[in-house]
This record gives sequence, structure tokens and C-alpha cells, in this order.
Amino acid sequence: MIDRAIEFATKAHEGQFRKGTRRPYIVHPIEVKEIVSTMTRDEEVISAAVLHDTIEDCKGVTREVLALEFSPRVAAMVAGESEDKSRTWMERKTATIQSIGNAPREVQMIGLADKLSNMRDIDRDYPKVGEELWNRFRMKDKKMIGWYYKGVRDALAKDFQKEPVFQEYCRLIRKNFD
Ligand SMILES: Nc1nc2c(ncn2[C@@H]2O[C@H](COP(=O)(O)OP(=O)(O)O)[C@@H](OP(=O)(O)OP(=O)(O)O)[C@H]2O)c(=O)[nH]1
Repeated sequence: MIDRAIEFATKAHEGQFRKGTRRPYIVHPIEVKEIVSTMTRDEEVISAAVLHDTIEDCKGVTREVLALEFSPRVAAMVAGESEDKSRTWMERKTATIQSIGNAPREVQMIGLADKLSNMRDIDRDYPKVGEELWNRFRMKDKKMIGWYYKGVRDALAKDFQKEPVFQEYCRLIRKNFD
């Protein structure tokens, strides 16, 4: 199932790049899969990690499509990672911070892996690009971007304190946002 998910996500994200770069988008879901694999061996969770941005970002991919191609549980996990893009940045990020603390463990794991992968990108790009980096994002304000990543960190702290990937996430936030 994991191989099929990689194939599906590679096709779905074809032609997409990470914001402001020529890095093929698929690099990010693959990294999220690798981070999640350090926390679980559950194939459906690992597959959902690879697929986590397909409903949000890929034309024609819906919860129903993923339920048929993979399983209703995989589809539900990916839907749990998807933001409603008709809402504003502030509304979406506030809703994520409020919901992730009480979300099912697998949705939390994929959410944490997603944010850690983004933090690794920021940690790699910030020294090269400098303050211009924040212009890549919808919310161009470093303070607000930091507010969001810290909100997710605080919501997950009680359940993930002992996970090495959570500790790495906290370290990268301190390094780049404190
Ligand atoms: N750090 C980083 N992020 C990039 C890059 N390319 C794309 N992204 C994506 O950008 C999103 C954050 O961008 P914003 O402009 O702040 O927010 P938005 O797309 O949700 O409106 C993240 O999506 P998300 O995971 O759906 O949302 P989030 O919950 O992490 O904000 C992240 O995966 C990149 O090169 N570096």
C-alpha cells in the first residue's frame, strides 16, 4: 500500500513545486512519510502521510477517491489533514491549533511530521534567503508564522514530549523563531 501511495502522490503532485523554489513538491510528502515511520509501523498511517496534501492541493483527488483507491481509514486521515481553503489563513491556522491537541493519534503524528518537514525547509532556506523567505508565504509576517508553529508545538507537547522528532521540532523552532 505504501508503494501505491508513493506512486499515486507522485502523479498527483506532478508539475508542483515547493513555494518559491524549483524543488519538486513530492519531496515533502516523502519526507513526511519518513518522519511518520519513526513513530509507527501502521501501513495505513504511513500511506496517509504520503497522501496528506493530495485532497488539499491536487485536482480531482477527493476523500471518496482515496477511500476507493486505498481505504476509508486512509481517506479519513487525509481528510483530517486538509484545511478548508475558502477560509482565511488566520481562521485555518487557529482551527488547526485548536483541533490538533484532541485529534486521533495518527492525525497528530502526520500533522507533527508535516510541520517538522516545513521547519526543516525553513531551517535550510532561512540562512540562504534571509528575511525575504517570509514573502513566500501567504502570511508574510515572521512573528505570525512563528505563532502558528509554536501553537502546534504547545498543543502536542503533552502527548509527544518523548518523541525524538518532536524534540527536533522544538529545537528548530527555538533556533529560527526565538
Ligand atoms: N516551509 C515551507 N513550506 C512550504 C514550502 N513550499 C510549500 N510549503 C507549504 O506552505 C504551507 C504554508 O504556507 P502559508 O502560505 O503560510 O499557508 P497556506 O498555504 O496554508 O495558506 C505549508 O502547507 P501546509 O502543510 O498545508 O500548512 P501548514 O499547516 O504547515 O501551514 C507548507 O507545506 C517551502 O518551501 N517551505
